[in-house]
Amino acid sequence: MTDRGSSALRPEHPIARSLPHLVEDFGFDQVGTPVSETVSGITISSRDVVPGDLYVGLKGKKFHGASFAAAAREAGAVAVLTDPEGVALAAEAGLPVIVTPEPRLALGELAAWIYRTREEPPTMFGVTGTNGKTSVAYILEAILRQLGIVAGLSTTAERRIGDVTIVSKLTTPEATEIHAMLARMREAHVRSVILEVSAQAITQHRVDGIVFDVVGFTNLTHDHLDDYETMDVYFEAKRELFQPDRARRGVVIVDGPWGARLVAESRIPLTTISTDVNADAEWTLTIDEETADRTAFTLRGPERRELSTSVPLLGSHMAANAALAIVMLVESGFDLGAIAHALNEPSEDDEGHERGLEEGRVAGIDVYIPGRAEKISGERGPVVYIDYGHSPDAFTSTLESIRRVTDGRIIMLFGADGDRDPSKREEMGSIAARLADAVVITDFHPRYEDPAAIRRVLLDAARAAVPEREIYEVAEPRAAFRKALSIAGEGDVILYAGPGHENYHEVAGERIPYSARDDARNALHEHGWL
Ligand SMILES: CC(=O)N[C@H]1[C@@H](OP(=O)(O)OP(=O)(O)OC[C@H]2O[C@@H](n3ccc(=O)[nH]c3=O)[C@H](O)[C@@H]2O)O[C@H](CO)[C@@H](O)[C@@H]1O[C@H](C)C(=O)N[C@@H](C)C(=O)N[C@H](CCC(=O)O)C(=O)O
Ligand SMILES: Nc1ncnc2c1ncn2[C@@H]1O[C@H](COP(=O)(O)OP(=O)(O)OP(=O)(O)O)[C@@H](O)[C@H]1O
Repeated sequence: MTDRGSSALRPEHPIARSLPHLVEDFGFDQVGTPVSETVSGITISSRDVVPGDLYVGLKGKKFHGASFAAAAREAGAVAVLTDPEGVALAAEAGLPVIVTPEPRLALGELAAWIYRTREEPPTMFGVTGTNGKTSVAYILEAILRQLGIVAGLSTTAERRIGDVTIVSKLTTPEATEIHAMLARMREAHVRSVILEVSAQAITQHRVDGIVFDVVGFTNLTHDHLDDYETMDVYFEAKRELFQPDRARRGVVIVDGPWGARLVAESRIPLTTISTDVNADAEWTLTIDEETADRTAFTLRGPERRELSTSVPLLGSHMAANAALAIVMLVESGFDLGAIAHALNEPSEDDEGHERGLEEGRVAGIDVYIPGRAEKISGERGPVVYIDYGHSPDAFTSTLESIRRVTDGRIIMLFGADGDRDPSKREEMGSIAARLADAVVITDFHPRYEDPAAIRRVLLDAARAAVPEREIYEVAEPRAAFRKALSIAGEGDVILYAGPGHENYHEVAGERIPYSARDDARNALHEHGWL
């Protein structure tokens, strides 16, 4: 079932809470007479108001949210909470106005109070890092399912409770949406929740009001240097999650310098993982086998604990994501042997008992991640992966992984986001030229930027890196995919990096329907390869 009607998951049976008590408990000022004695929800978007809501008018980059108070009233809001600047803007709506100097700072606590999410909270897992958050979240959910536990999931791609799914707008929802979602999850008796946590979410107080049981860190590499001045500032945003007011325990991959720094600067108990067996880490990961569809690995930990398993995903970086998920589960209290047993793999903890596999099921983690190195080609023709990589490190990891599993040529098709960190574009162009055999540069969410200018930076960087490289520029993504297909032969690989699971292309404020996965499948059909 897909909950397409709303853009947020809400409790089906909201609890009415006293509005005067809310004003009193939080020490807010109130202007005007209440139109209702109760409040049953909270939102920061007039477009998402449902009857009974407190509408919070926040000052944004483009608008002051208080100017949408009339629309909020129309939709059934019972009061407006805003800052002193918003009072006059909200006044005309005729709703009581509650005032506090910085409403964003109160959102998490308020939402937790309204939805009562502090009472009997589920086990909360939080995942952060530049790349791999969504993948770790899906892998955690999959292992929990294999352990017989239904988890709630919130990622860049989708938010999910059992078979109820909505498409995500942000990587991490606003605090108002998170607590509404947690309330809905409680109704569904979900006892474990996995939340992908972006740096922006921490900076913008979206995860306020939550204390995670276990947080995980994948890596930190060049991205988001439009939102954060330097890598140090970007790191400091992520570091906040690994402090006692936000999390009880953490698991950190220490392969890069930022992981080691996080270990030094965090103030919660931490467990470390490394892919270097000689590193000073509690858990180490070794890759046993890599194929185009599956990566097998062994994870070794303290007290000679060991687990060998596999993920049906491309690349050693996906094995690292899986290792992080497994150690996070161990840190939350699961026994490694029980995990191994659930994945149908023998382990030392399992006393060597090897269960027979169900017929047709391959042992290992049973996960599907939409649009992360997703192989959409069939038995014939070139291998086609659709990926969500849109940063230099993501390009490197995926291209190096493909190189290890193919003898054919690699054709890399990609573009770069408009209105997002332009400083990473040259590196992306140069990595593509260095690690692929042919490059096709296309448009990818130009937003309000000139798409030709974005392509020019990528092209110049690619040509400068490897002057003899075969490089094409095809602005329109459908035509660009067909260009890539026209130069690919049997056994070659096309990596289409960027669009992942997304079903739109964002141009000048418009979201134009476009699914790279569907279009690529159509193109393969046209060639008779599917
Ligand atoms: C730069 C940024 O973070 N912008 C966020 C910000 O927008 P803004 O300040 O421009 O808000 P605004 O449009 O001026 O509106 C002000 C207020 O009026 C409200 N409003 C506005 C219009 C209306 O009709 N009714 C209404 O109520 C808005 O909900 C908002 O509360 O507040 C909005 C409401 O929450 C967010 O949707 C928006 O995220 C935008 C879409 C965004 O793209 N953010 C990115 C940078 C982001 O957060 N990315 C991270 C990580 C990505 C990753 O992992 O790679 C993420 O977590 O998604
Ligand atoms: N551990 C990793 N190290 C490096 N690159 C990775 C790793 N895991 C995934 N990637 C690359 O990053 C891309 C995005 O992966 P994923 O969606 O899991 O990360 P994310 O952190 O959720 O990204 P975003 O913040 O953009 O939502 C993948 O498609 C792949 O190209």
